[in-house]
Amino acid sequence: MSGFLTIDNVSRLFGPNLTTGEKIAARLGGKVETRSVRAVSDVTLRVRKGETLGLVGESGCGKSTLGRVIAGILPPTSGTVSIDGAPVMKNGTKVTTRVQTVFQDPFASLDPRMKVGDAVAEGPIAHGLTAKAQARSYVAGWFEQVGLDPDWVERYPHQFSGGQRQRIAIARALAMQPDVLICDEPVASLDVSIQAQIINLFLQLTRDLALTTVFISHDLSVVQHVSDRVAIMYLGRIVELGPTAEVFGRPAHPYTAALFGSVPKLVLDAEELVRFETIEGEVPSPLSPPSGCYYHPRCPLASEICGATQPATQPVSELRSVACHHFQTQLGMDARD
Ligand SMILES: Nc1ncnc2c1ncn2[C@@H]1O[C@H](COP(=O)(O)OP(=O)(O)OP(=O)(O)O)[C@@H](O)[C@H]1O
Repeated sequence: MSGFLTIDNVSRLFGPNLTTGEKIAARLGGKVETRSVRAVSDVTLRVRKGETLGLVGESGCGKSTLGRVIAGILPPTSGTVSIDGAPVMKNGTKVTTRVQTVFQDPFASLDPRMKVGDAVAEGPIAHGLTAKAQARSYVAGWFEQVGLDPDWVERYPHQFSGGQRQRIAIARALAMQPDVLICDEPVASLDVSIQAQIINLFLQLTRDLALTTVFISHDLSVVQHVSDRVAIMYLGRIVELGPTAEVFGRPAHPYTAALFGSVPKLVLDAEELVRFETIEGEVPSPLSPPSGCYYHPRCPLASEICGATQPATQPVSELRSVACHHFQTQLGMDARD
């Protein structure tokens, strides 16, 4: 499939990265820790123009790191990200304004001493998207677009509620006239009643402005609501990718099924059923991921090959793929039963 946003073999390592407890243990053991965290591992994705791709997975699986690499905030250790054929970064530096981000905490990104209109105008002025003299009306236009009173450009961050501040953060991203928007948990810090408003705003804006969006969230219902396709991450790898309704309706990867908390039923023979309702065990440390399929120590379907060989990503259909040795077997299971 051709892509407007192209993520090719992207990996991102951090290291050596240890918790305080691990550092003490390493010191007591007389060892110097040299392992790296492989936060994102060989991720390849194609996102079509105007498409919203949801990115889900348990905490620490690499969603934010991948989002920051796509946004050009963090250089990949290897691989490339490009928009319509043009790279997002060159020599570790972001070289485009075509991708912008909206993060979880809108307050953290606003200077409390600065009028919000001035904060939003900074980027567009610096990149020649508006002249300084017209900046106020330029920003006011974006405020209107996100449902804020245009006169509020004169106000300071403390004068706004959480939902309004998130609208300002969205206006700031849009004022850069991006083609691609990376949204990292954009509603996680908001009250539930406000979340729905902001999600509907996203849906309206992505449609009206034909934005290509990567939407990162741990909230599966939010992802299901906003995404055309969904990518499931586990320990830095994409284990399943496909149209949202298909993946939610009939997960192909055992991890996806476990994550969704569905109760898939695998008929092994007429007598025997295997059910898995919750995800067994802890996510392994990315400092020492398991051999073979990273999910095999927790997987109810794991067999010898799973511990020995990393499964290749295989196409299920044009828009759908899965990385699981047991994929053929699972075609027989029905997640709705
Ligand atoms: N700056 C960093 N330095 C070292 N390790 C990091 C850094 N950022 C992330 N990591 C590690 O990379 C892995 C992936 O983290 P990341 O924040 O991308 O996951 P996530 O899926 O977004 O998690 P969450 O949902 O909790 O935000 C984790 O093991 C994390 O500890």
